[in-house]
Amino acid sequence: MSRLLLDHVVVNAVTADGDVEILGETTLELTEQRIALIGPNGSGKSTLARLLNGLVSPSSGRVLVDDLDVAEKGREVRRKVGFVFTDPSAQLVMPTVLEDVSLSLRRFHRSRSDRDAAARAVLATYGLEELADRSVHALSGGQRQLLAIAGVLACEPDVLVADEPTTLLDLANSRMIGDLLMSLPQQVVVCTHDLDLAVRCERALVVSDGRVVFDGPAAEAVAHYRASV
Ligand SMILES: Nc1ncnc2c1ncn2[C@@H]1O[C@H](COP(=O)(O)OP(=O)(O)OP(=O)(O)O)[C@@H](O)[C@H]1O
Repeated sequence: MSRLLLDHVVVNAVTADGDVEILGETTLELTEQRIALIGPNGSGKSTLARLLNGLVSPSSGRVLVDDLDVAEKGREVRRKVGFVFTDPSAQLVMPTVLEDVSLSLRRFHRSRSDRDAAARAVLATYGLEELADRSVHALSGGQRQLLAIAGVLACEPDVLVADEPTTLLDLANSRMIGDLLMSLPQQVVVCTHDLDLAVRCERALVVSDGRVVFDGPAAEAVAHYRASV
């Protein structure tokens, strides 16, 4: 597994009211395979997750992924750490399913036919091969989220960070995406309000008001969070 390190990280945001601290000083080492970030809306979970691949920069402190400083080696880090957004529309940019995965693979294959062949193999891995020529706009929510995850995994990251990947999905699709995340060989960090998903992780961090207020085995963290509401 990768070693994800937050070393005395603080995140401030500039607002109309001046600088606001959205993540208080946090030092953490994440090495488990499945890690959940849970807590109330606006507590700072996405901010913490986004630090891990440079989508958010620390105002002070350092974020290291396998000893690579995200501030200095952002490109390398982003190859190691894939990021999945809550709303797959944020990352599905090509007209068809095949073209979308093929686009993700452009740095691995120069020729279009090689890329398309590799993209078909990726689609087959995730049971999406029959949708290859379908418009990305004509997919169900579950299929769209699965495709967004497949597009990120196609680039073979070591770590997958997923920000509320099941929030827009019904029960069956939440379960399908949850089962996928829990079965991946990669390290997975997932922000979620889905406590059934969180409890399946090895470790969970409860974030509240810009602080990690509990960090431990997922079942204990979920119990801590439930008790706090
Ligand atoms: N760029 C920014 N500028 C100002 N405030 C921000 C910025 N980014 C985040 N915030 C604020 O920081 C706080 C934490 O936001 P964050 O998105 O990390 O929370 P979250 O725990 O992921 O919430 P949710 O569960 O609702 O997605 C919120 O109050 C949010 O409004």
